[in-house]
Amino acid sequence: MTKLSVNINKIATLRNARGGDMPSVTEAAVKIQEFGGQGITIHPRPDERHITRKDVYDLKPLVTTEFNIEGNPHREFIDMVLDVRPEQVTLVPDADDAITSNAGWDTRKHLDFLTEIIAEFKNAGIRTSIFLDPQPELVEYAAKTGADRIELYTEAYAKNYIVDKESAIKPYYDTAVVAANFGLGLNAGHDLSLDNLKYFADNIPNLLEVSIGHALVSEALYMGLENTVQAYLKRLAKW
Ligand SMILES: CC(=O)[C@@H](O)[C@H](O)COP(=O)(O)O
Ligand SMILES: NCC(=O)COP(=O)(O)O
Repeated sequence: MTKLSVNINKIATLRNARGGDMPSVTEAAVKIQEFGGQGITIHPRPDERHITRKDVYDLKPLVTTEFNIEGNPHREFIDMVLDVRPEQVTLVPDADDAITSNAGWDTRKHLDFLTEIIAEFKNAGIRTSIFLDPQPELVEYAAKTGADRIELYTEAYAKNYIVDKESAIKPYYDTAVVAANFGLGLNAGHDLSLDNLKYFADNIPNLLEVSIGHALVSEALYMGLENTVQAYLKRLAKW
């Protein structure tokens, strides 16, 4: 079964536009879980453009499914995650000023750095995942870091899906097979949507979790949050 973890960054983006608490990030997280969401993902960025440090702490007791915190492992981020102890941390090598995440790790180049940080999280009992482009040759080094999982960065899939879905998925399938051979769990995310999710989930073996935010929150404007979460769950259902 592939779990749906809903990324609520964009709820915070909307809230921050007025500085109050509407829409409430915590209420959204509670509702999403009531509607069937199997996890909550957040990606607190250093400039707090959406999720704030306070949100991270406010959400912790309310996430009863699986709490996944994504981010670039600067010292401040590491210490916060060690303090909050979510079920999973996803390491993303994004520049502070990047508009959104735009690349996976070069696991060969950053092997020592990642190995050290992953050991810290593992010692605290936090599952670790490394954001990765669909490049099978990087998987071996991801495994060497001691990470539990990789998260496939799916922006290229989403872009190419509308042109040629078979060639769009090929590098992801190849990377997924290598990950399984190295005993790594598999997550995926970025620009997944109601349009492109089913084909991805149907064709990628051993997909444990997808984290979806931008499209899901946008679609919820038209369909409502409950209907949208349900629609995503249907895309992931195997029957
Ligand atoms: C790692 C990843 O692909 C997502 O977390 C993405 O970074 C979302 O972040 P934004 O909502 O800031 O675009
Ligand atoms: N890890 C990917 C994620 O959490 C959500 O990405 P997106 O759906 O907002 O592009």
